[in-house]
Formats: sequence, structure tokens, C-alpha cells
Amino acid sequence: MKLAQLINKATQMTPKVVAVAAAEDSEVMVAVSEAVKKGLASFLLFGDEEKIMELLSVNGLAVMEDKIKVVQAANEKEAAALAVKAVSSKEADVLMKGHVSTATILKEVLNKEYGLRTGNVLSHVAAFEVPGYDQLIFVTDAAMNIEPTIEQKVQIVNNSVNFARAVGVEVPKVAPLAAVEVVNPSMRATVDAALLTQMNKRGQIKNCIIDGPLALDNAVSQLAAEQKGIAGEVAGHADILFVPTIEVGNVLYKSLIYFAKAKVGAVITGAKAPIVLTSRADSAESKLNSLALAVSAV
Ligand SMILES: CCCC(=O)OP(=O)(O)O
Repeated sequence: MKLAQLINKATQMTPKVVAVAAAEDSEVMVAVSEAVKKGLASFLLFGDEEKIMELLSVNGLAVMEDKIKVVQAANEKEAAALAVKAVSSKEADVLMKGHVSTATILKEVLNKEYGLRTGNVLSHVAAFEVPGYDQLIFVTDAAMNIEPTIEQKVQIVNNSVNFARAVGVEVPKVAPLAAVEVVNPSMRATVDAALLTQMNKRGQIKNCIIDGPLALDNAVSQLAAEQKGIAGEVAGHADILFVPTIEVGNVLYKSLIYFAKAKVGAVITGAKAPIVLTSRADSAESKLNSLALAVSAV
């Protein structure tokens, strides 16, 4: 499955309404314009009305009653709050981060009064198309959970498995990553990886195959796995790379983009609605890929 195929698939679904927080960003507006032209979604754009109108016209679009509405917000925080409220009141199906920091939008998402919490752990999942690697590879969690407990890790795995299944990977192979492939009691990532593996074997984590700890090389390269004598169904064929901390995930996310020239789409799952959450520095293409992923997962 390629990201372009996901966009095609998403255009065949019932168009969804997306609420964008701080839409006054050129890359966001290119993605919005492409999504409208492809019939992927319609948009509620919250933010600096003057700048948004300017960017709409640069992209050959205007306010259209049924496709694009613009709502003025005084600042990033207000834009985020209004966009979140639009989703919680069911005016919109999907929330999208515009030119606002991850912390600001997530604070509104977690607001007790009007936020999008469900009682589950919310977590970030990114789908990468890496040149030279012939399948989509998912990374979780690069943006939300800092240093999750084992209970949170179980929910993060479940969120990523549900998401991968929603976009077409029926039984995802999950590699909990660590620096080594054996359990070392002084390396928490290896202990938690072994627990996740055993919980999967005993049916406590379903709909996927988990095997770890694995290092990144033997999770994604059969050759590396063979050279290190690592066998199993996941080694060399991982669909989901489960990272132990946000630092590992964020560095892996940005390394894949800047060094490996990967394409990406990314969302937050586990909330009442999918949340498109890419880096502010990500391209319009990444934002469009993320919209397609979010629409496919609603
Ligand atoms: C991986 C997406 C979260 C992130 O790092 O966002 P910013 O680069 O906008 O801080």
C-alpha cells in the first residue's frame, strides 16, 4: 500500500468535514486546496481571517458555503479551542493542526469541558513511505506520550494496530524497539518489549503479531536479522515500529523525512475523532497524506 493509494481510497469515501486550528499557513492551505479539489473533505478554517483569505486566493479558492468556511480567531489558542469545539459538537469529523504548536492544540484536545478525550490513551501514529522500502511503515509515538508506562504502552500499541488495520494492514507485525535484542533488566525498553510480546502471545493484545525487543536494523532488514541470528515473524518485516520514548520517535520521524527523504502522513488516535498532526515544518504533501489517513480512519 502506498500513500497515493490511500488518498485515492479516501476520495471514494463520503467526504468528511475537517476543522483546522490556525489555518493561516501556506503548506496547510495547499493541502486544503488539494483536498477540496479531490473531493476528499470540506473545511472549517479557524484563525487569522485576513491571512487565510489571502492564502485561499493564492491557491485559486474562495469561501464556498458547502466546502470552505472561515472563522476568525484572535490567536493560536483561540483557534485551537474553536476547532476542537467544532469537532466535539460534531460540526466536524476530523481535527487538523495548522500553524500551532503541538502542545497548544493537545491542551485543547485534553480540555475536560469540551475536549476530545475518550478515557483511552491518545497516541500519535505516523505512516511512512520510505524510498527503497516496499511497504508502508508505521511509527508510534513520535509526538504525544513522553515516557509511557507499560499500561500506556499496551494502549498505544492497540491504537496503532487499530489504525493500521483501518488503512488496510489486516494483521500488523509490531516491533517494540530497543538498543539490543535481548532482555536486559537495566534497560526498561527491553523489559517492556518482552512484556508486550508475551501479552500478545497470551491473547492480551490482539489482532497483531508482536515480537521484541528488536533493534531498528533487524526490525526492518531480513539480512540484518539473519546476520544477528534473530528469527521470528516480525524480524525483517515489521509494519509498526513501537518506540520506547517520545525522543526516539520524534528523532526517527524527522530522520526518515530529512535523511531518508520519506513521505509521511500522521494522526493522533484514541480520541473521539482522528486528529491530523504533522510537524509545522512538514510539507503540504505530508498534510494531504495525513488528511487521507484521518478520513480513512473515521
Ligand atoms: C512529529 C510531529 C510533532 C512535532 O514534532 O511537531 P513540531 O515539529 O511542529 O513541533
